[in-house]
Amino acid sequence: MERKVDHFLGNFIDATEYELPLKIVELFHRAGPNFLEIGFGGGEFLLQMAQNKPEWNFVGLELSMVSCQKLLKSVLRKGLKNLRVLLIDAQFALDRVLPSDSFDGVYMNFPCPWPKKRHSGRRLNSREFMEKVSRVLKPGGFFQLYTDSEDFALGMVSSLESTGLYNIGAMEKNPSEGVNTRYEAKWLSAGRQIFRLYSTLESSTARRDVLKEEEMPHKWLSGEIDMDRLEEIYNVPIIEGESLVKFLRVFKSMGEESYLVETITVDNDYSQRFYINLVRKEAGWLVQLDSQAKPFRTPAVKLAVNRLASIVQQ
Ligand SMILES: C[S@@+](CC[C@H](N)C(=O)[O-])C[C@H]1O[C@@H](n2cnc3c(N)ncnc32)[C@H](O)[C@@H]1O
Repeated sequence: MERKVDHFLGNFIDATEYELPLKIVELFHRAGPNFLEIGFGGGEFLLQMAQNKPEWNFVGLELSMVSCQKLLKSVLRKGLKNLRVLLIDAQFALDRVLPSDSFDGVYMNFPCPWPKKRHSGRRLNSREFMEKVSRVLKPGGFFQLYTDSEDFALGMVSSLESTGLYNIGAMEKNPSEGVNTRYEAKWLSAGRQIFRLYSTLESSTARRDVLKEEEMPHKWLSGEIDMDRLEEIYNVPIIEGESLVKFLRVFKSMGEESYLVETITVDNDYSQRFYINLVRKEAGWLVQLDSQAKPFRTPAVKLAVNRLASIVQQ
């Protein structure tokens, strides 16, 4: 996916290139304050903010590739240096990718309310979600929500309350100041009510620093390897804590100087499919992530590389 946006690399953050969580210096090469928008859609709000506040830094998270490309084009056209974009699921980004204690404010404008019960897992207003937001906020930092759905806003209030981490402001109905996004315009012209919720983070959560910064996952093996040992464990799940690994199959190069092992990993509920490369290097073998389909370097990915190395080592 990152290939298609390569030419915007200056503002696009390819999180697979880094150890997770990212460091603030990898997001911005200068001091903050730093702000985050979740689900920027057309990007109107971020563009406006980045232009009006050139001394502030902004990051946008979006699931949609088309939205990312559109915003990146505008960023490039306007020559903005203070706005960076991540094509990612906000749930994963907040949990594992973004640095802790880094943002002065997090904005969420008109998130999809997903009112149906069967879609409730996609709703970004659960207690768990707001705990993840608290990890990236600096103490005293704010979370601001604009929505046209009163149910969504009320759900957010009860989630914020149940975390015990936020000072929750009163819910404002039809606030005088808007955010000027496409969805705000859509709901205003449909005569819908708008709700604004502003809360500040009181204290930090135990979820902070969940990921230690570790080495790049690769292993050096001296001597020969035995790839037949993998046969017994194809498709057998290897579980360690919240990480799951499955090795699916092996592709062998001519001359048997390198192998590619197709692998699936799951961290909690975040799954990735990629290849681990084993390549002969002088008197041994290097086991490393293949550079084509690059996964995020999560604990399960590191477990996969380490486990594969120990299985094939003779
Ligand atoms: C209703 S639109 C609102 C867009 C924009 N904020 C506005 O006010 O016009 C919601 C946006 O959130 C994005 N989105 C939904 N779930 C997301 C997630 N888990 N992570 C990142 N973006 C998400 C969607 O792709 C969509 O662009």
